[in-house]
This record gives sequence, structure tokens and C-alpha cells, in this order.
Amino acid sequence: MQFPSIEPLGRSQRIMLTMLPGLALLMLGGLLMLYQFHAGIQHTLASQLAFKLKKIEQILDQAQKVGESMLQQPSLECPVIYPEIRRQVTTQPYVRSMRLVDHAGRVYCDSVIGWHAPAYSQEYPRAERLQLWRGNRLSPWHPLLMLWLEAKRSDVNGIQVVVDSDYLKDRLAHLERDTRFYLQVGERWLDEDGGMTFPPVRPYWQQRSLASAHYPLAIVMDYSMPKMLLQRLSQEPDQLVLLLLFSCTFSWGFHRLLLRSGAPSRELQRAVRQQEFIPYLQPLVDSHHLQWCGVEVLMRWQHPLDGMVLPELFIPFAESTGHIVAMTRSLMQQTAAQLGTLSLPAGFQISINVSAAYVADGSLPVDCAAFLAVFPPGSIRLTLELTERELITTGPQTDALLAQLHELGVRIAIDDFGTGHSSLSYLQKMDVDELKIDRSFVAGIGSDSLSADILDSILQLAAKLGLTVVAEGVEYVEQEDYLRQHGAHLLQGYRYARPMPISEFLLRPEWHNRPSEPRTRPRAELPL
Ligand SMILES: Nc1nc2c(ncn2[C@@H]2O[C@H](COP(=O)(O)O[C@H]3[C@@H](O)[C@H](n4cnc5c(=O)[nH]c(N)nc54)O[C@@H]3COP(=O)(O)O)[C@@H](O)[C@H]2O)c(=O)[nH]1
Repeated sequence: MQFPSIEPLGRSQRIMLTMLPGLALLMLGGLLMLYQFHAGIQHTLASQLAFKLKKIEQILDQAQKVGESMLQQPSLECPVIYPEIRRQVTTQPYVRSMRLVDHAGRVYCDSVIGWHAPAYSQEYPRAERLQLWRGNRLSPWHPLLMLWLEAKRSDVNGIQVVVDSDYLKDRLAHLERDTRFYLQVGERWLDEDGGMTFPPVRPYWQQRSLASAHYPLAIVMDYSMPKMLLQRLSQEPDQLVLLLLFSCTFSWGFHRLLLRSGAPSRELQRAVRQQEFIPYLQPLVDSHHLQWCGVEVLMRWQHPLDGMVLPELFIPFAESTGHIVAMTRSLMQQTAAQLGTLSLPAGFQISINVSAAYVADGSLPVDCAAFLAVFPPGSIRLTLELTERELITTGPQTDALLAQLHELGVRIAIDDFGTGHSSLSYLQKMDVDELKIDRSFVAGIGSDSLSADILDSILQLAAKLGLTVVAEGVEYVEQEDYLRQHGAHLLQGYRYARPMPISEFLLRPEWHNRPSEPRTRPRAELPL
């Protein structure tokens, strides 16, 4: 027969679950950070473009001013104007040369060679406002920017004001390797190094441009956003570190929140699912040979945050809310699973505490049958300790249940016998096999005559009724001697061992039928 199975959330599942919100936060934060960096970079690029355009426009403004001042001269006859043209070219910044053009389209006056200029006006015919030249006859491979100003007068068509590309490239120059700037005039491009070239097509590089409102030119930049983002990240790692820390803290907080599911009742349900209620074993010692002959299974709560929690802190609440049934069932499953594979001494007693709620629940015989089925038939003595702490309803239903249990071979013990108000009435009304003398009576041996009298009466009563007597709380050899002499069958207490995890219990030598070290009562506690 199988126990109804409990499927707790595995450790790895729990870890995954707690990591998820942290990861989600990390991703969201990462995306936000990237968005913020992206927006910051775009803003910087836009300002750089605007700044560079402004600088180039300033150069052209200056060139225009110089050209216009020439066109306003009363006579533009070359011999007359030439000295002034030369003076302007040598004194004004940026302007490398100026050339006057007549209505026939010929350069008739050149700041470099005066009025003897042959008609080398091959760049002229298009007469565009702005032209990027590869060079001129004097310096064929040195790009020049020509600004054309129309004269609107009868003696001259206009003036070409030529700007040296060195000034322009200086304005385009940029230190960062992940961006390149170009000046675009018509179909031609001037790069940061002063070369005339198209921006190369590169994977993952993008282009952005800003056209001038005053001149037919644009500043174009190409840039690698992924590289710039990476660079930004490496320059400002603090944000990433902060985000990581924040995500970890968030995950950790969520983990704690998961463990503390709020209401105590839900906390118990969660702990049952996680199998946090684990069995501890305390040996039962045969009073005749003083050998370990059984165990009492005691519940401990292995709380993930609070550590090992003792039963008195949670059992009363679990009993009052009914959770004790699922908790005890889980304890029985774990005990059966861990002890069922061992070869236990014949008649090995396994005592389990059962609360009134479990008795009333009706599932006890099924769960006990499942427990017994794990062991070889007849190999163990399963004993259910019914505590006097809670009132167990006696009557036909309880009688039928006890009969069912007895049929299965399960024994019934009255725990903490003598402390409750109904000890004797239980004996009268219920078919009981064992009495467990409360440790307060054992503690009184040799020191408290009233306790000793009650103890004697319980022992005599049990003998008369033919019940097994277990004395709990045996700590000293004097108590042991007394109980042995007065007919207690089984002894339990710190004298032999404290409750311990099953793994530890199996390592103890006494388990292999070797007697434990005798422990004598300290002098101060010996009776006078
Ligand atoms: N319904 C259930 N009740 C349970 C379960 N497991 C435990 N309990 C009850 O909780 C009470 C406290 O139990 P615990 O802290 O485990 O204490 C047990 C022993 O450690 C203690 N003991 C044993 N020997 C000595 C000793 O020599 N000196 C000394 N001071 N204490 C000793 O006694 C407790 C065993 O009690 P009992 O069950 O009455 O035999 C306690 O009332 C448990 O019943 C559970 O699974 N379900």
C-alpha cells in the first residue's frame, strides 16, 4: 500500500523560482540602462554634429564676408582690384585664394597669378554655390572648398572664394575611433584626414547627417552603436554593478519572502510540502538487558531560516489547526523510508506521537497499514502514543478505530500518563497496551515522596492490567535502578541518548547492542 504522496518543490526549482524575479529585474534594468545609454549617445552625437556644422558654417561665413567685401569695390578691373585681393587672401583667415569671373565664364583675375590668368575655369561652368574641388593646378591633390558669390553687376559675373580643406578637416577631426565625420558637398565627401572619400560601408555602422540651413552642405557621421554602447559600459561600470547587486538583493528578498509565506497556517502548509518536518529518534531501552530495543519518533522542524525548531513551539498550533495530521503523516513516511531498508532487531518498537486530530481524522489505520507494509511482516512493534494533553473523544467511533488498529498489530500507548485529568478514564474506556509514565514522576524518584507514591501506584496498576510500562525522562542511574526494581519495562531518557537525526542514530554503537556509558547523578542532586 502506498502513502498518499506529497510532492515538495525541489531545491533546484525553488532556486530557479527565486532567481527568476532577479533575472527579470536584471534584464529590465539592463534594457533600461541600454536605452538610457543609447539616448545619451544619440544626444551626444546630435550635439557633435551641430557643433561641427556650426564651426564649418563659421568658416564659410568668413569666406562669404571677404568675397562680398570684394564685390562691393567700385572697380573690379583686375589691375585695380588685384592688390586688395592679395591683401585679403594673405590677411583673412581660412581664405586661400579668390578669383573673379566675367560674364563669359572666364577667370579674369586670380589672387595667385593676377590678370594673366589663362582661362582655366574648368571647375566653373556648373556655377554651383559650393563646390568641393579635388585640388587645383598648383596643388592638384589638396582638396579645396569653393564658395561662389554672384555679383549682380554688369562688369563681373561673380567671385570664387576658395577655402583650404585643412581648416575644414580640423573642424571635422575627432578623437574617438567609433565615430567618423565627413563634410558632404553635392556628391563629394571630405573626411577627417582631408581626403576625398565616401564613408565606407561597414557592418553594424550607422549614418547620421545634419544639413546646413545656410549652405548646400551637410555634416555626415558614421558610427558603431554597439561599440559605443560597450565603450560607455566600460566607462561607467558602476551602474551595471549596482544593477547586479540590486537584482541579487531582490532575489534574496524574494527567496526570504517565499520561505515566509505570511500566515502561520500557510507557513505550516509550505513546510509540509517542503518536507521540513523531519524525524528525530530517541532510543527505548529494555530495562532487563539495558539494550536499545526501539525508538520514539520525535518531530523537529528544520526551518530554512530559523534552523532547528523544537516541537513545543509549533506542535500546539499545528494541533489546534489540524495541520498536525499532514505533518505526522509526512513524519511516518520519512521514518518508514529510512528505517524500512534496515534489518532491525526482532520486535523493534517504533513509537509515534499521535494527536487527537489524527485519531478523529479516520485516515490513521490506512497510514499505519502503509507504514507497516514497508517493513517485513511482524518485524516491528508500531506503537501510537496518544497524549493526554488533548482530550481524545472516547466512544464507539474511537473504539472501532482502536480495534482496526489492533487488528493491524498496532499498539496503543497513553503518553504523559498521570498528568492529565482523564488518565484513569482512558484506561477504563479504551483498549490500551502501554502506559508511558510522565518524566515529572521519574524526576521525583528519591527526592519527592508524593511523586514516588504516584509512580508506585501507576506501576502497580499497570502490572495488574498487564500493560507495558515505559518510563520517560530517565537521566540518572538511581532512577534507572528504581524503575528496573519496580517493574518498568522500557526506559527512555537522556541517560541513554537525546533525540537525534536518523543518520546519527544509525552510527551509534548501542544500536549494535553495546551498552552505553553509565551516568551517575551529580552529588548535589543525590537524596539526603
Ligand atoms: N503530536 C506530536 N507531538 C510530538 C511529536 N514530536 C514531539 N512531540 C511532542 O512535543 C513535546 C516535546 O517533545 P521533545 O522536545 O521532542 O521532547 C521529547 C524528549 O526530548 C524529552 N525527553 C526525553 N528524555 C528526556 C530526559 O531524560 N529529560 C528531559 N528533560 N527531557 C527528555 O521528552 C519529550 C518526549 O516526550 P513524549 O512524547 O511525551 O515521550 C512532547 O510532548 C512530545 O510528545 C510528534 O511527532 N507529534
